[in-house]
Amino acid sequence: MSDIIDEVLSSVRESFIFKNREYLLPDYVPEELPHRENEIKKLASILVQLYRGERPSNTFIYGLTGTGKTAVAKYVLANLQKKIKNFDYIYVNSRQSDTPYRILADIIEILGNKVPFTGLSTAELYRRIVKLLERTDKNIIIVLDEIDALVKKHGDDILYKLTRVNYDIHKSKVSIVGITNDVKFIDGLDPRVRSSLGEEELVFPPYNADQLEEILKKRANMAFREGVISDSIVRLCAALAARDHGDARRALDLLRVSGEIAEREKKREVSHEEVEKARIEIERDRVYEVIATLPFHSKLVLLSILKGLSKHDSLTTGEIYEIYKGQALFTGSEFVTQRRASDIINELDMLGIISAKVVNRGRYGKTKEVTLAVDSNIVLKALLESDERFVDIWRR
Ligand SMILES: Nc1ncnc2c1ncn2[C@@H]1O[C@H](COP(=O)(O)OP(=O)(O)OP(=O)(O)O)[C@@H](O)[C@H]1O
Repeated sequence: MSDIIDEVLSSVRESFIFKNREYLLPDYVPEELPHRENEIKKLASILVQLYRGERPSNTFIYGLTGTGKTAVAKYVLANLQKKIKNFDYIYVNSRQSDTPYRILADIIEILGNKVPFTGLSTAELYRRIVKLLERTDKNIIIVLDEIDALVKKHGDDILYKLTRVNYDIHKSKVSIVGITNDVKFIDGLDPRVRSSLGEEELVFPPYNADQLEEILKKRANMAFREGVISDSIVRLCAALAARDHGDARRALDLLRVSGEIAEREKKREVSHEEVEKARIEIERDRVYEVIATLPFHSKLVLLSILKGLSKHDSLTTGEIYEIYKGQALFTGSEFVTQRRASDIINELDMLGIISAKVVNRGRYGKTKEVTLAVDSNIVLKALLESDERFVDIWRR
């Protein structure tokens, strides 16, 4: 057994591929952010009010995934802090630190105090924040990344409180930088929260293939050994990532996973073959993640589609609904209306998990023909592993 471990270890220890893989990980903040100069300038010119000891405007940053929103926010704050000492900032990823309690506790910590892990009311935490803010001369910037995840789970009460905290202290000191890739989310906010959070708004456009190529080249030079990655591989990864929308995270993931595959297979360079394998591996992970986090009834509709397709080449929405109702009755849960099931089918189509084509059936009118758009094994794995109720439903 230990031979296997030694072998795996040695492939990493004596890697022919990576010089420093960390430069390709998503949380690494590079020293340069090409093609984000305008965004850096805009955010820095909002936050530079800190130099005068004044509270900068609250700022909303939005744009599609992988457009550099987090990287720019961290870059600007870290670099400003090297030059201006009179402020503190706290970065909260709302998906990880996802309860209002945790966020308020983190803010208390940056203000120099500690609170127990649980046990206090959020009103008490808020009181403590106000007290600590009264005592400090510094301005505080709170970066709330993936702010939509927080609001979807807990409502916008915490945002309301945080945007109002300045009214409860003598001198305004708190600014919020909210980041989201869900543009629709902003429209759903309480208008008072929206107007105070969005005193300034920054929109990040996606990168194009040429821009991605330049970004990748810089990171690849730092991460890979010489001769491992050719220009054509960098171009391929950039082009693949630009196909959907210019997502730098996806481009970097492609490069990293291609390198990991080459390392596992003891190759000395990355070829098109590894990039293709990486693309499939990443897509598989994405599909798995999307399915595993669907709500229960969307999963049940998907399972019904999977069951139906084990007997037929395609299914109509009516057929899916009948199978779905049977499954729901079996689980003893209520079932959603046919209209809602239709919406779920459209959502699954938009997520790229199924394909629903409208067909005309003469006097029976129009219906949709549904087939799977991804590997059925991944769908089943994600359903069964994410909710054990599906194990019984599938066996039935
Ligand atoms: N201009 C750039 N130069 C170098 N690396 C970049 C650039 N833009 C983004 N990246 C890298 O791409 C990855 C994703 O960027 P980032 O996390 O900032 O995107 P985001 O817009 O916040 O995405 P999401 O909305 O999904 O959180 C990170 O590894 C980041 O370092």
